[in-house]
Order: sequence, then structure tokens, then C-alpha cells
Amino acid sequence: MQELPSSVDPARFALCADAIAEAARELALLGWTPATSSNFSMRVNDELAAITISGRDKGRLGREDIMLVDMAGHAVGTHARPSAETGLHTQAYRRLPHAQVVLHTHSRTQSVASRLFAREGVVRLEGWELQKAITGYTTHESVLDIPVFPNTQYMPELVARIDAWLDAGKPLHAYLIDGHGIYTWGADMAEARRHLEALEFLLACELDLRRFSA
Ligand SMILES: CSCCC(=O)C(=O)COP(=O)(O)O
Ligand SMILES: [Zn+2]
Repeated sequence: MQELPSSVDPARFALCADAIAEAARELALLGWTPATSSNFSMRVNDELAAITISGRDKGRLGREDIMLVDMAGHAVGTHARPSAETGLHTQAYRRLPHAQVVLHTHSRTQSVASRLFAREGVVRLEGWELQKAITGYTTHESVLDIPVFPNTQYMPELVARIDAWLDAGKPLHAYLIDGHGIYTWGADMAEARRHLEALEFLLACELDLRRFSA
């Protein structure tokens, strides 16, 4: 049972929880959240985020499957266990002030691409019109690098790798985790969804290019 701190308007929490549940249902229908995988969150205010409870079927979420965490990833107002990957969500909110929504999925395309490009450490997207679906990209002539980080069950290790990428001043709109899936975000749900859909399409194109040019 989620108790709301006085700093959270119940209507705001309901809006966040409903938006997460609706997006998750639609992404599950695409087959991008197999076997309870994936997790989703939305910034509630400067201190708190709404996030999926760990282990829930992402195709069947209701408000009771969403909980609050602080920006250190600690549960707030509930004994429920937040997503095992909460640290990646709260890192995005701490490091990327424009990020209001974080989406993580495990589609087959994302998973295969993460394995195939792990050795290079990056998927370089260049020459695709759909790069313009990523905010700030205005031409297919741009270069969009999606890093691939090694998978680990120890979130602080992954957080450190992502921090290092950001600290080097490299643009970051999404990342893959080897053998795992993708993370991306946006200034609202629509932008985060657009980024996720565009990247799914672009990764599939890159996989096809590799397959046909082998
Ligand atoms: C069965 S999926 C393995 C964990 C994972 O990668 C994931 O995305 C879901 O974890 P959560 O704790 O958020 O349910
Ligand atoms: Zn995952």
C-alpha cells in the first residue's frame, strides 16, 4: 500500500502511475517486455519518482504496481521493493535534468543488438532519416552514438560506467546493456516513447545491414 508524503499531490501520483501503466501495456503488446522484464518510471517532483514495483507483469500494471522512490533509490511510503534497476532510473533523474520519464525494455532486437555491438562498445547511427526522432537531431547527416555497457547485477558498477560517459562530455540519449536491453528517456512520456520506438527501428535496420552485408 503506497502512502503519499505530504509533498505529493495524490492527483500527480495517479497521473504518473496511470501514464506508466498505459505505456507499459502498449509496450508489452509489442512484445518488448517479455516474462516480467523491463521497468518504467516518471519524475513526480524534484525529490521523488514513481517507478514499477520489481517483478510485476508489465503488461498488466495498475496503480497498485507503481511506487515512490527518492533520488537515492530508496522506497518512500511503502514496504514494496522497487525495480532491481531503480539505480539507473534515479541516476538519469539526477544527471539529466530534462528527463521526466525513463523507459527500459527488453525487445528481441534490443537484446540481439546489445550482444552484436558489445565488442565495439557502441552502436554508431549515421545516415538514417529516423535519427531526427531523437530530440536535438535535425539531419540524417548527424552521428548518434548509443553506448553498450557490460551487464552486471551490481547496479553501482553500471551507474559508474554511465557517469564516466557523461563526465567525458559525450551526448547520451540512450544506452544498451549487453545481453539485456535498452534504456532511454524524455522530457515527457511522448518524447520517451518516440525515442524508444525510433531506436528499436534503427537497431533493427543496423542488424539487417550486418546480416545482408555478411
Ligand atoms: C525477469 S527480467 C530480469 C530483471 C530485468 O532485467 C528487468 O528489467 C525487470 O526487473 P524489475 O526488478 O524491474 O522487475
Ligand atoms: Zn532489465
